[in-house]
Amino acid sequence: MTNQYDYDVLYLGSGHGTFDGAIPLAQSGVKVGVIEADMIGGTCPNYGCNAKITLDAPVVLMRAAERLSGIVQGNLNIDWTQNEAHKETVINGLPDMIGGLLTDSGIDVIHGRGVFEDNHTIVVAGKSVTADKIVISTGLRPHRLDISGSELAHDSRDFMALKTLPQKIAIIGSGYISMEFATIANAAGADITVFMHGDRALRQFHAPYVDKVVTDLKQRGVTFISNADVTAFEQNGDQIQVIYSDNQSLSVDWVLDASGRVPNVDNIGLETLGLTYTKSGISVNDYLQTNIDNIYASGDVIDKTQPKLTPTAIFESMYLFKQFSGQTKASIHYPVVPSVVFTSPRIAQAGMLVQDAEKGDYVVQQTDLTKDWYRQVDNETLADNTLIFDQQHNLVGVTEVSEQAENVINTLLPAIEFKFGPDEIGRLIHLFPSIGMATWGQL
Ligand SMILES: Cc1cc2nc3c(=O)[nH]c(=O)nc-3n(C[C@H](O)[C@H](O)[C@H](O)COP(=O)(O)OP(=O)(O)OC[C@H]3O[C@@H](n4cnc5c(N)ncnc54)[C@H](O)[C@@H]3O)c2cc1C
Ligand SMILES: NC(=O)c1ccc[n+]([C@@H]2O[C@H](COP(=O)([O-])OP(=O)(O)OC[C@H]3O[C@@H](n4cnc5c(N)ncnc54)[C@H](O)[C@@H]3O)[C@@H](O)[C@H]2O)c1
Repeated sequence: MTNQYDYDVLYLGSGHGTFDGAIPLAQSGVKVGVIEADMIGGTCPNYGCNAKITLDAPVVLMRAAERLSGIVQGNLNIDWTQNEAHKETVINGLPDMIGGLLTDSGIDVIHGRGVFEDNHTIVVAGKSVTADKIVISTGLRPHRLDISGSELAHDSRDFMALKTLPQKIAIIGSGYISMEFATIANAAGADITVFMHGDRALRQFHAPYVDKVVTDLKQRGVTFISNADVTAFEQNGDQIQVIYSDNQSLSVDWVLDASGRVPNVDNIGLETLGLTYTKSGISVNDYLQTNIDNIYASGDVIDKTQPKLTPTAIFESMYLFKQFSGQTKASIHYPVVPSVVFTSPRIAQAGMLVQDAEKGDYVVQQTDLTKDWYRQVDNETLADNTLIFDQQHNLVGVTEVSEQAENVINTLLPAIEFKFGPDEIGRLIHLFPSIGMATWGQL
């Protein structure tokens, strides 16, 4: 590259959209800098996936014990304070660990909020830092409802830092964060009310499976209010009044605003550069290049059709590593990107969606998995999947609701991505007994 600049490649943000690719890029001899305003590693390790799944672990255990009740005896309870403390033990070392991987690879980590001065310069902590290429990987931040009293509501990061669990919680929105946190907080004993913007939760997922999860949560005491137009939050002593739809109100101890996440594109100098973005994020071409030739984007901040998830961000940062280190000149070619919502049971999917398959020439195979002997081992009572095959009987899509849905989708991914036919399927031997064998047997 060039000696004209401080760095060959400078990343704005240090999440998965950056570090998975920045580390091998630096190891290949490229001079790399990373600017981070908050915690090294970004959302996923610190206040996203890793934190959430740690808080969820006791819920999975409780559900398993519940299904085997009578065999496993005694009532289990979640001690929230211990659960939160355990989460801290598991994740607190991650920023140092990731920071160590960056610096050990020769990367300069610069702390502070970066703002573009020109297309080769970012100002951070009062200093100008220059680079040949810059990658914007600033991720998303919580959307905040623009209503009176919005400052009384909290976000997912606040929820995962709670030392004691409030008794009565209102959750606004019914997407990923709402449904996962409603599951966890309900299992830990809180009284949850979900205010739905419309009449459907988890619109990205197969509606009949979402209905099963919502029905189950209702039976466990979660209240869902559909078509709720939340208009204000008001402090009333130590309670908060949620005002919604024609002046109805609900008094709660704590409010989680889970009304979505928006791209971090504001006040970082993009307008000065004339860099193009929409309300969904930064516009890029098939090389993840913005309309300014030497500036790229990676991760959640991109305006894209692929799900804004950690594995997508990792794939993009690895693609940029290969492009910048000269290993590829090709455009990005995304594989099948699976997704899962960690409710209990989970809902997971990959490839073609059922509603699209029903409009085309596909074979849609629905299975009540509770009849499968392997699922009866731990008394699964809520387990279904739908496999979608093309006319050559190649698997093109799958969705499942069950306690093991994420493992089923992981098992089936190679068959979808690499278009396995009967020969390839017959060549693979899975461990027995295991979910891999039970799943493969469905093909
Ligand atoms: C509660 C929650 C749970 C989640 N669970 C899952 C899950 O189970 N599975 C999954 O796949 N995905 C999950 N996600 C999504 C996942 O966290 C993101 O897809 C992933 O973190 C995206 O990585 P990124 O690098 O694009 O963005 P981020 O990880 O958000 O990193 C962006 C970084 O940029 C920094 N930054 C922003 N602006 C500036 C600036 N001007 N200067 C310097 N630094 C800046 C930020 O501080 C941040 O550290 C979850 C998200 C949340 C919020
Ligand atoms: N398991 C996972 O992979 C996982 C878990 C959590 C978060 N995430 C990531 O984080 C992102 C954000 O999650 P999220 O749950 O905040 O967003 P989301 O887009 O999944 O859900 C937002 C919810 O807010 C509602 N809403 C929108 N505007 C509203 C308004 N004005 N008033 C009331 N409700 C409103 C929507 O109808 C929707 O139900 C996800 O898209 C995903 O990329 C992933």
